[in-house]
Amino acid sequence: MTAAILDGRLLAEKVVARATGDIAALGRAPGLATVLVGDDPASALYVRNKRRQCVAVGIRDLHRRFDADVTQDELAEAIRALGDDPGVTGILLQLPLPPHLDADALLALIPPDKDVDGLTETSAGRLALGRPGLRPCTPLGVLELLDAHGATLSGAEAVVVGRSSLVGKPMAQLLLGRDATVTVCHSRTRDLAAVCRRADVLVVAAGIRGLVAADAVKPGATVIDVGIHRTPGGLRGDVDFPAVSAVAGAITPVPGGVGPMTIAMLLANTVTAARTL
Ligand SMILES: Nc1nc2c(c(=O)[nH]1)N[C@@H](CN(C=O)c1ccc(C(=O)N[C@@H](CCC(=O)O)C(=O)O)cc1)CN2
Ligand SMILES: [Mg+2]
Repeated sequence: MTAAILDGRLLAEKVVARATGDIAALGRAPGLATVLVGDDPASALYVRNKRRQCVAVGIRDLHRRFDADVTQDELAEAIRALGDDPGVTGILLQLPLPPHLDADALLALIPPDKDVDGLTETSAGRLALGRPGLRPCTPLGVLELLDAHGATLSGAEAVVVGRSSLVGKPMAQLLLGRDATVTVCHSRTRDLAAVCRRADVLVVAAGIRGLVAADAVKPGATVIDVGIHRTPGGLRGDVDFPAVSAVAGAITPVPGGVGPMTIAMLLANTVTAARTL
């Protein structure tokens, strides 16, 4: 079998086109505050792409950048001010932060209705309880990819590898919300390959390059690779793409799979937040 490729760049274009229409219908421009601390090159690249795409769809770019040695208090004050500013309809704190900063405490200062990254405790609680709210962009993008492919989620065996607050946990909750039977694996999971082989839908967000090999994939399964690793040979994921694409029914590439969807869903969330404010 040769897997179908789930093209995140193509689908992201469609999501962005939808967001552009939604903003025109809104009649006023949403304002997104991206908050970047320090000069990690990957974070700087992602924030640059977010800002560029926001401007392209008619979202006002309200970027704030801080030096890597900014204090917790200074950053907290800035986030509070953005929260109070009626012209700011969305706030995003780019992660990871330098180690001296407490990301959870800073995220907690973002008003839930401006939480376009879906990472505050309130947004996580709303998701866990199945209530309406803003959802984290990467898992939301994965769901969009699965839906566009026509994957059946109700009753499906879904396995999520990774339990981060950014991807693994919200991904499991979203799949549960779609009536999948969800298993979450992590570093202490015994016989990871055996658990993964049960999956009709396998989402890998472990942050370990090439973790999932062909022997961990059921023939015909849909495999979503959230990992991004910079190697001398280019970007790679958590999945051994050449081997797994010979077994899976469908697979996301790295790059060009989940990554572009993360930014597209940020635009969609920014529209949703602006509508409710
Ligand atoms: N506050 C947040 N921080 C982080 C998030 C997030 O959603 N919110 N996710 C990641 C980084 N991220 C967005 O912030 C992100 C990662 C990758 C891509 C992407 O388009 N990847 C491309 C490859 C681009 C490259 O690295 O050269 C691809 O996969 O095709 C977009 C956004 C962690 N932090
Ligand atoms: Mg994880």
